[in-house]
Amino acid sequence: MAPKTATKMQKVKAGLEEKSAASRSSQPAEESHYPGKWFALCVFFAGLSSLYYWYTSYQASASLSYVPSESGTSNVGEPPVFKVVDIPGKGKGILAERDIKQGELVLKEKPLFVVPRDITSSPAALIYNKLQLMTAEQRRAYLDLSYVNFSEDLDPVKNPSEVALAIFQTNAVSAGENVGIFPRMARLNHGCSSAFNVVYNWRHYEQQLVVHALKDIKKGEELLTTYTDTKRPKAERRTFLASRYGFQCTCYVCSLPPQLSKASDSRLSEISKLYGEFASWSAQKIDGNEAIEMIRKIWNIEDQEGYLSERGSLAADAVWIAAAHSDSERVREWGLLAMRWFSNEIGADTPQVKDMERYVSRPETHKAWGTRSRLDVGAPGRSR
Ligand SMILES: C[S@@+](CC[C@H](N)C(=O)[O-])C[C@H]1O[C@@H](n2cnc3c(N)ncnc32)[C@H](O)[C@@H]1O
Repeated sequence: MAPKTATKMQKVKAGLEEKSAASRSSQPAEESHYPGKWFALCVFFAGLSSLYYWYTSYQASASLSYVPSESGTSNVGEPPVFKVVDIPGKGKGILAERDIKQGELVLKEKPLFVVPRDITSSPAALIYNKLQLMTAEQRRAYLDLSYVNFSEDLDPVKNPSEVALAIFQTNAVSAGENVGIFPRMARLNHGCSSAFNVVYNWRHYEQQLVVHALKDIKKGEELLTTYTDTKRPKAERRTFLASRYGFQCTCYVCSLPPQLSKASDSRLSEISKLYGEFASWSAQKIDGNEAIEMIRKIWNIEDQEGYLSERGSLAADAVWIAAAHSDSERVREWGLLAMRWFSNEIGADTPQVKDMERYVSRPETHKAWGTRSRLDVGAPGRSR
């Protein structure tokens, strides 16, 4: 479903052979989705009979649903944050059980299993091995997940290995160097651009996934994440979602009337274009002021669009530029903004927030400090 993506600035930083202190949030891009080519190479694994047995016994005991996946509780004693329900036209989905505040932690989940992203051997064999190691309840949780793109010519009951692969392909998400299955978050459906309201992020240091509310969510609203880079135009997004995830997206943004939809598309392509131009700061084709101005423009267009993801990273990029030009005041201002948005999207207890805190109090500790000529760069503009 959704992995990490390198923004232009990351590439900029990579180009400078420096590692950014500001790692990305979980904003997805399909390149890092579980690679479809694995499936093309997939070899049917040995021991089909035992998986067949698991699958048929699961079918026979379907009433034994995986209880922990049905509701979410933030802290012991608090009301549940969400519930899993059937949603017409979408299979299952997740609804808020109470009002959720922007930046609130909605879910923490350890993977049922992970497999390396770049494996060269058959993923089918790996999945088979993982399933073998699971408890009956874990297997049920896995086999209960939805799947798409399953050949109509195949009977799922007679082809459990195909089912297991289709489940993996439909539900696996990025977990650092790996891709993994998280049965609770796997119930999150997709929304584009301003329609998604939660984001997930793999925490390497905790070896688990966290899901945060990107905006305030009302009780009864559906929690939606995004499966792809939704800064692409509507037609492109919908083609991708239909072929990869087997559905026609009818989210709020995809359902806008033609004129508003066109306006949304042009905002999104302007954002992508600005990200591209902004990257030329690394090659010194634009100066720090121009680069910061692009960040401010991106920010403002995102405000108009209602696109609130990746803002911690964007502000952290501005911190980088301000530090490179030795502008301590702007490091502080952008740093505070980065702290706020990293906290919303990935949590206040993350290394990214701690790094920003340090730059705010001691700008000269930034690794880019003084690497460009001294310049007063722009301050953050209007912000939400
Ligand atoms: C990771 S699963 C999400 C949970 C799934 N709905 C379920 O029942 O378990 C991905 C699948 O959910 C469905 N889905 C996700 N977002 C959707 C949307 N916006 N509209 C319709 N179907 C959607 C598609 O079938 C997709 O392949």
